[in-house]
Amino acid sequence: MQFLDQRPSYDLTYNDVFMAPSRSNVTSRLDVDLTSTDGLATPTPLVAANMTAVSGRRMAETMARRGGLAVFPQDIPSDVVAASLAKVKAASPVFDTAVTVSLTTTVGETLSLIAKRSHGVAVVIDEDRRVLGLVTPQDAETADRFAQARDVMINDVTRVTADTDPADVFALLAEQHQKIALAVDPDGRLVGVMTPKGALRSGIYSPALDAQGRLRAGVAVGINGDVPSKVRAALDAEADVIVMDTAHGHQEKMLSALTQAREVRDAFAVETGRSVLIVAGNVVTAAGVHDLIDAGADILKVGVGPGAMCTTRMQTGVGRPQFSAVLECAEAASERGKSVWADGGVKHPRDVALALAAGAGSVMIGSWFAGTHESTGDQLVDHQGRAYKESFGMASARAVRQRTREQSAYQRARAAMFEEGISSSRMYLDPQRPGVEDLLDWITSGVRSSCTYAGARSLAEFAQRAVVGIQSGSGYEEGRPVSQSW
Ligand SMILES: NC(=O)C1=CN([C@@H]2O[C@H](COP(=O)(O)OP(=O)(O)OC[C@H]3O[C@@H](n4cnc5c(N)ncnc54)[C@H](OP(=O)(O)O)[C@@H]3O)[C@@H](O)[C@H]2O)C=CC1
Ligand SMILES: Nc1nc2c(ncn2[C@@H]2O[C@H](COP(=O)(O)O)[C@@H](O)[C@H]2O)c(=O)[nH]1
Repeated sequence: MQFLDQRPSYDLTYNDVFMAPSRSNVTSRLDVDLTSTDGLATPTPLVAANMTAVSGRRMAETMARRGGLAVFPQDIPSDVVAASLAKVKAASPVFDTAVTVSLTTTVGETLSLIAKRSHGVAVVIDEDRRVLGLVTPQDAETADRFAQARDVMINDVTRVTADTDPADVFALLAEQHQKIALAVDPDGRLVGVMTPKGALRSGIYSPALDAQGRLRAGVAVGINGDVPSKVRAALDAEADVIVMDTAHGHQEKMLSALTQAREVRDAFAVETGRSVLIVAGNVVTAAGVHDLIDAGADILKVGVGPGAMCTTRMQTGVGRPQFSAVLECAEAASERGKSVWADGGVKHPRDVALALAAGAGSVMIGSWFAGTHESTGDQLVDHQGRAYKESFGMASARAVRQRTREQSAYQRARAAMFEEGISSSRMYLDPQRPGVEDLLDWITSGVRSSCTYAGARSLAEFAQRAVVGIQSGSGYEEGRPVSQSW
């Protein structure tokens, strides 16, 4: 990346910078390869953050189907992570996992379950997962909440075999004027579902798959307690990447945890032949990058204080404007043949493009993804009827209480004094983009376009060719669209 003028002596946020277009011979945005340059080579360079309000099984499956990753948070017990990962690995890489109910599930419960996925229906199945019918919100709307699925389900469903090409599913749905197809195995058991949009996306995105063709996901591990056992448990659960996670990554405790994690990982690789990369953070300086690489990190997680749930900067004065943090850390990592994840502070597709221009291998997003169907929380509705989900920071009193649940009351109370995050915030679902895939479409189309403006066919070329200028507050404001006359 080059600066349009001189590299400034002060630090920059995403809002402080813009990209100038360069002469380009990339004639289509679809010619851009978005494969991440972080060593994981996921087809889409986006990671859902290891936050309890963001990443669970639904987020992990959906992100991986569209080429990205999600990381299970450190606060989830190992056995729960193992069970969730097993379900991710068992899920179809092509068809969405269906929301399923039985004949006797109440309409109220069915409607609340439908909101957990973007495809907008619940499939009624028997004990052997054989399809009995479909419930849509439209059919259920006028029914009593205590009526049962069998009272409102429809039987007119489109079935396809699980090996049907998504383009053929699209054509079939158009021909039959249907909104969803159900994939079934040869015994008629439900495998998954596909909407016309899902079929279209399957032609644009490649899934992030492990060596056995299953969806990939990561697991975060904290630096306290029995680190080797926690890392081993994550590896045994088939985590595809381990994220060593703490607020202040450049501290001795992290270096020793990382050294232990690397030893466990290496022994596991010898035993099983499966080699797993380790991400560690968070850091914001070149010195932090070098120390963590020396201790065993393959990828550095960069960002102190840019997160939407974060009170660190106001509480401590510590942190660094994120664009400069990513730029410096990516440069330092690349000297050692390593890469970084830009973590936090992403609110628009442009922020992702700028992080990649600064050299990030992938970009991690938390709060923005919390406001989607696939995040872990239940969908709530405010007094104006707007749908939202609750989000909270991983260093908030709420998260600290959860993380320290096995400690004494005194230790818990003491830990809670150090909160550096918001315990409750509302992340509204965008009515135009309520699912995480809608956000992925928006972000990746923006990034593809950014690459063509820079004349880049890949993210490595983009990080080389991007020309970045510095703008005033009014420069940033000028770029914002207006929804009514002024
Ligand atoms: N990216 C960011 O800006 C931030 C991210 N977070 C996220 O919050 C979660 C919790 O992280 P964390 O608070 O580190 O909790 P952890 O449970 O990972 O524990 C942190 C350990 O580091 C020690 N420590 C020393 N200095 C610090 C410091 N300045 N801040 C925090 N711990 C310190 C703590 O000891 P002791 O408690 O005795 O001091 C504790 O033993 C993680 O998911 C993390 O990524 C949190 C804050 C900032
Ligand atoms: N200082 C804090 N940072 C936090 C907390 N919880 C999470 N985080 C960090 O934010 C990013 C996600 O950023 P976002 O802008 O996309 O929401 C996450 O990965 C963590 O590094 C917190 O309580 N305090």
